[in-house]
Amino acid sequence: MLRSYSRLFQRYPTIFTLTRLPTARLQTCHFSISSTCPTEGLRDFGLPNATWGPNLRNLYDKFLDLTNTGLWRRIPSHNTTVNHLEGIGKRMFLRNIDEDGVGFEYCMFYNKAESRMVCLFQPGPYLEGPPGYAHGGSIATIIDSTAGAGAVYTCGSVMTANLNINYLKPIPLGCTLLVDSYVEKIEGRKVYSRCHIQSHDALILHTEAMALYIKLG
Ligand SMILES: CCCCCCCC(=O)SCCNC(=O)CCNC(=O)[C@H](O)C(C)(C)COP(=O)(O)OP(=O)(O)OC[C@H]1O[C@@H](n2cnc3c(N)ncnc32)[C@H](O)[C@@H]1OP(=O)(O)O
Repeated sequence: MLRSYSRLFQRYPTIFTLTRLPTARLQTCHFSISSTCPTEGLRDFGLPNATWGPNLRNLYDKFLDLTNTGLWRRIPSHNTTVNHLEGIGKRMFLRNIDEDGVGFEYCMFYNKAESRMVCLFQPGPYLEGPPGYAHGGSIATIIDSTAGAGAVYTCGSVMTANLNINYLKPIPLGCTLLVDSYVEKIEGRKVYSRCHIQSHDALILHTEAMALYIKLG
């Protein structure tokens, strides 16, 4: 399995820093993969829209200011990086909802010097688990996506091998959260990351997590 991944990675290095699919699936389902990240004609979802609450907008503006220091950069967020099954459309898991604000509403910023990826996140009503609160699986998803993207930007292509989460306080739908992750250490192919989710004002610690990513290629 790993050898075939490596061959694909050599052939499609750019796309495989973001998306990795098993060879067999690519063949049987007639997926096609571009040799570069095709962003032309795609919408960048990591930009403010009308559904963003004031807290999300304020945090976004603060991080955007930080990009002027050169230490932080905004990470664009397109709805796809591959061409999927014909007629089914192309959607990245977190961006698979047409309406703004109802699902994963988020943007990310990366600090290379600190190997740190921050996600500003506003969970929409489609992520409901307990009434009025975010589903634990959706919380795991945004943690893995944030820490995973941080690992990718720090080390190149990775896959998640282990994710440990402590859910400390429930997350109300519609609130603004700061998902903060960093690569703690790298041992050979193993990339250890930490992540926590706090309220926009840093008064509530909602979630803590540790993740292990394995470098590929
Ligand atoms: C922008 C992009 C954001 C991306 C975020 C989203 C990421 C994802 O969702 S990835 C999808 C979910 N993850 C998966 O499906 C992964 C499934 N698992 C696998 O494919 C493989 O097990 C994989 C690739 C992780 C590791 O396999 P392989 O490359 O053969 O590595 P392997 O030789 O077994 O292990 C390498 C090292 O990691 C260690 N290791 C592997 N898995 C684990 C684990 N679960 N726990 C602890 N250690 C582990 C091994 O012990 C070994 O350590 P050492 O080098 O010290 O001997």
